[in-house]
Amino acid sequence: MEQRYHNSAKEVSTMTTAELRGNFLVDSLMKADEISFVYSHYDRVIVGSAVPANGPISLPNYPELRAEYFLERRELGIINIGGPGEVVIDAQTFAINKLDCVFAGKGSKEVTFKSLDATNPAKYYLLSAPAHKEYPASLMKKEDATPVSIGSAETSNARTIYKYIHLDGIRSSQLVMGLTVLSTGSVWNTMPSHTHDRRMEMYFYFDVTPGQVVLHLMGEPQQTKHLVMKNNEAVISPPWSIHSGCGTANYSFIWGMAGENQVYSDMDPVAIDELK
Ligand SMILES: O=C[C@H](O)[C@@H](O)CC(=O)C(=O)O
Ligand SMILES: [Zn+2]
Repeated sequence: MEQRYHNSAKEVSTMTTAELRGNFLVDSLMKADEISFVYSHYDRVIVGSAVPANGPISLPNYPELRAEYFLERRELGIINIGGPGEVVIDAQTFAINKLDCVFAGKGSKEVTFKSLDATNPAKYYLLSAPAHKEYPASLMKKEDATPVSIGSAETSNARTIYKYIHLDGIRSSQLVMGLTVLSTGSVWNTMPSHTHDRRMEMYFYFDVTPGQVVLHLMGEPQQTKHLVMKNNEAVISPPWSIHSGCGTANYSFIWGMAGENQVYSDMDPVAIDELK
């Protein structure tokens, strides 16, 4: 499993484009018939994907974990961005359509990913964090993820936030996970920006129209950098970093966090005109 170590805010402030991308961009996801992961040392969050096109894929174990099995001391959030599928966690089968979420808690020994239609395979985005407590496996449909509309067309940031794994949804030890869908004509996410030094965050951009990109902003609020991101790419956001983006057209993204607390609203906002 590829490892990504920490970088200090000072180090990041002088990084070249290639250095920023090498440390923070994850562009290896959503390959057909593959499961793959990148291990970030920010809060030891692991990001990955599984695309079972021509047959089921099971969650492997990795030597980097020094565990009996992947979820011996971890939990896993799963969101499907592709065709209809099934996730089997030990003896339980969950039918999971596009933008539904399944959670596999600490202690889940076998997790298998399936597609119902090889011509339109399920595409599973995976996010895992260390866990201290066993929470039951469960499914949340997109419709039950309490959609909240925020932003406005006037500021090009009208969007809908769906929360799946959080204090008032699927319970977990550490993971907080959901997704945001930008309305047609809206391009800005997470503006005003914020930080939450208590938690790292991972953003995964999807449903980006071919030929379009998202300029993702990161760094300390007065020392920002950008990465140009394509469809199905993820970016690691250190706890001290903002995470905002502006697309050349509308798009969606999955956000996920782990760290000191699970309070979604625990953010330190940055006034727009104080960004540098
Ligand atoms: O800490 C929370 C996250 O950054 C996101 O949920 C923000 C987001 O989806 C948005 O404003 O569009
Ligand atoms: Zn955030």
